[in-house]
Amino acid sequence: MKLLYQYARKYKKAMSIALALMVTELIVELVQPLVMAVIIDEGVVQRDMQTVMMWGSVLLLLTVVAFIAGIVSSFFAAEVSQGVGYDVRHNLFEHIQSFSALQMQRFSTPSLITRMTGDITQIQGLLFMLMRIALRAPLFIIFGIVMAFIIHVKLATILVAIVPVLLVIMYWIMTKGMSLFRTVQTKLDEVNRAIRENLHGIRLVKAYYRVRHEKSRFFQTNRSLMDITKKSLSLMEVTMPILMLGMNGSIVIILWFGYQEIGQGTAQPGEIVAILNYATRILGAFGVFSFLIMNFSRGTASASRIAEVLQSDVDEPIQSSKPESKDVKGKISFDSVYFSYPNTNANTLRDITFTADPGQVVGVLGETGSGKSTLLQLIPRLFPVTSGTIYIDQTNVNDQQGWFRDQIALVPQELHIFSGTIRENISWGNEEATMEEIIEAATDANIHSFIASLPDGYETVVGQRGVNLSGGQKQRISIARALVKNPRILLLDDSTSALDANTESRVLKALNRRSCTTVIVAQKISSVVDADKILLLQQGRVAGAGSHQQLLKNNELYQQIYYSQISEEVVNHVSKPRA
Ligand SMILES: Nc1ncnc2c1ncn2[C@@H]1O[C@H](COP(=O)(O)OP(=O)(O)OP(=O)(O)O)[C@@H](O)[C@H]1O
Repeated sequence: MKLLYQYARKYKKAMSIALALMVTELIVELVQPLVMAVIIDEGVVQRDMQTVMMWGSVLLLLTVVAFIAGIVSSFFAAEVSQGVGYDVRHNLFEHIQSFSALQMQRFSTPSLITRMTGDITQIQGLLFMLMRIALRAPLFIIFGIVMAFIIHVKLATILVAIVPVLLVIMYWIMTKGMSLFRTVQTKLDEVNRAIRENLHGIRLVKAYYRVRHEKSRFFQTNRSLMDITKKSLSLMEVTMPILMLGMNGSIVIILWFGYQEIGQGTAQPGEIVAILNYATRILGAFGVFSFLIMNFSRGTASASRIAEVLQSDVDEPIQSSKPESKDVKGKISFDSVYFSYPNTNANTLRDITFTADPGQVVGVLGETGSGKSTLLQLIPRLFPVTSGTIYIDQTNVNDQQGWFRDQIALVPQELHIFSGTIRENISWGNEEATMEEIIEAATDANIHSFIASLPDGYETVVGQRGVNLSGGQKQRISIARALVKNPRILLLDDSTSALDANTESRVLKALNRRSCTTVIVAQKISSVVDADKILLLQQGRVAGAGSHQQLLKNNELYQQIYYSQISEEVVNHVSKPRA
């Protein structure tokens, strides 16, 4: 609720108009039964047509006033709720951009998507409802009772007796509903995750003939969402019959007492009609409560899920203007770096110390899971180190401002191709790049001739996630995207794994000419054989460092890897049928 208040404050004027008009509607609604009583008692009963006509016109006028007030109030309420939704979505998006990789891991992607879409829609609905009916219903109950007392104290007392009972029931339903609807939103996250994973891996699902398995996995998640939603809705459904029972009971009692009062001459028929009118409308207001509770529970659950994201710490606040770039030379130094992922006990990286001088090429080799990608991701501080220090030139990366990433280009293992043209995909790395620079980067990444051979060349549209590109083409476009940035530090995470030996060697040679500091994570020794330095990782530790020749001479582990890869290549070569 605090979140809603914070955001709605900006729309104070529109909110005040919406609320003032809502109060106008309320006043009209409260006065209407009173006017009806006058028409009946002084007009119909007394057979005074003039009074009927006069008060009838007043009633009509009041109805028109309420109608117009209702429309205009809805207009302003919509302006506030849509405006708040827009602002919250905007701020959430901006906040998430400042998240570290660790925070992204904490809130899963599907959950963030649900919070930015479904949850925001919920709070928009809640806000609209708060301005239109949430206040009106309780206010009508309070003032309706006051008006009933003004008309007839004894009959109004009967009406009042039932209200506390109904309020207690409402409170119980509300607290129960809150926790149920919170669970509904969590289940919705799970359904989103299941859909996302399935759609991402749809080719794999089909290739493995796992459609049935996936169907049953989705069925279970979907089913549990349905079950919990049904449970929360059924809680709401019991509300209405309880209300009807209570209020209709009180109406019968009012009628019975009203009949006696008329007999004794202490009440007029119009007064009984007015009291019944208030009773029915109060019943209506309670009826709205069940709808309010449902939306309130959902809305507040959504608001707290949004607040959870907005209140979480950001890794680096986004600067409003691009910070001035410093000239980075490109020296990278690791000084006794330890790193562990959250919720894991063991260190993924242990006591890593090495230096890459500006312009040097450093290869990182090691068995799968030895920590190569992790090491690479620590350089642009995607994850903060657990202990030790990483320096870029002489500055600790923890003290670097956002601009230092401007000088680093990372090609991650999991490639990302945006929907758009090939030119847009490459120039994403540097919006100011000229066409010549784009072509130069594509040439160095050994993808220019392929692009040029396409009918639309650089304007060829690539499908979502690059579906119409091969793995090797995606890798080379990603390398071109990194090169167009003209970085001082280039980080390649297994980025040439899908290339054949000749293409890979051409790409690596072109990278060498660029004279930026390059760290290449690779599986094959052939990818890093010309590197100035090779780091050999084993279970998160440096098990050897030096040039290819030095390691081949002195390092047993390196020799084992080298000879196993050489023999694999020989076997592959020998077993290849001659053309
Ligand atoms: N986001 C993460 N959260 C928790 N643990 C992780 C995460 N990413 C990697 N790990 C763990 O850290 C260890 C090192 O992973 P990393 O990806 O750095 O290895 P790698 O040497 O690059 O492997 P590969 O050659 O298979 O890509 C692995 O045991 C992995 O399970």
